Amino acid sequence: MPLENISCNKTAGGWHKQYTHRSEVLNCDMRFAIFLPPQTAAGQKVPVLYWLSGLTCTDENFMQKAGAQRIAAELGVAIVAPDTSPRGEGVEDDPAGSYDFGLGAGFYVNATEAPWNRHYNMYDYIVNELPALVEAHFPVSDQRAISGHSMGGHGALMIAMRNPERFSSVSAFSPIANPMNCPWGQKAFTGYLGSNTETWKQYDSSELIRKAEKKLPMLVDQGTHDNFYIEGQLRTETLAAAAKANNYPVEIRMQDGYDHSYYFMATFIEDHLRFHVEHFNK
Ligand SMILES: N[C@@H](CCC(=O)N[C@@H](CSC=O)C(=O)NCC(=O)O)C(=O)O
Repeated sequence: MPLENISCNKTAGGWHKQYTHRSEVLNCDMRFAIFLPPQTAAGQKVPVLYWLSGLTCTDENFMQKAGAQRIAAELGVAIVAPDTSPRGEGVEDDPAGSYDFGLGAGFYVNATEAPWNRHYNMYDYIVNELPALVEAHFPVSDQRAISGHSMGGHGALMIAMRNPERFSSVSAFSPIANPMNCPWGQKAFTGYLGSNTETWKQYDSSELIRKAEKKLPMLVDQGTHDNFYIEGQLRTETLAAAAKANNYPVEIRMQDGYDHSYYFMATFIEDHLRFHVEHFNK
């Protein structure tokens, strides 16, 4: 499948690049960003961290704000940041124009409800189509880790737990940890999946962690002054209790005074990268 390069910037000794391509599963053109560390210049194949962003984001938020490139360059890790929904002409958006449904809010599910099921198949895109594309076109190994923020933290945890053979570790910042039981998740799941809540469970990390058999190394950072956490959108405690019930060894770090922003993530992204590197090659 052809890729079109649309930007290239040298940074931290490596390269930040953006590409567009036709997505078969999303039925539209998509853009993603990749950071290639300096080790790839000498032909070395490096492991990849897939980063899933949150509501309203594109491939750019993480790459421009998290400050991950310097440490990824030191560690020899590529980072891939996809968009957060299908986009473009003919792709439906929420008629009400809200920020938490439709464009920029794909919730990493495969929609079953019309009209969303024409394009909103972000689960298949992240699990299958994007890694196949990345591994065919870039000097990367088949070692993968996954991380994300908020809606993307939900996506990372859920996708890793459903595909433990594809990832060596998973981490998240401020994940929507129990989407079935929060306003953001209920709105998205009703719209994309319909009203039968049984079908929602396959996309809910607190449900999945309670039943998981293969247990991946998992790290979660949550700020105590995060307005969305305080309002009940994230439900970190539900994830913690479900993990405990299944002896799932997740490390959940409550970070005093931090909020939901990229200032928080920029503070701890180094820990996450080092955590993932520890688990590659095991
Ligand atoms: N009302 C806000 C909500 C959008 C927002 O806060 N988005 C977060 C992710 S929230 C959960 O998925 C985000 O990452 N924003 C981008 C950024 O660069 O900070 C709004 O519409 O702005």
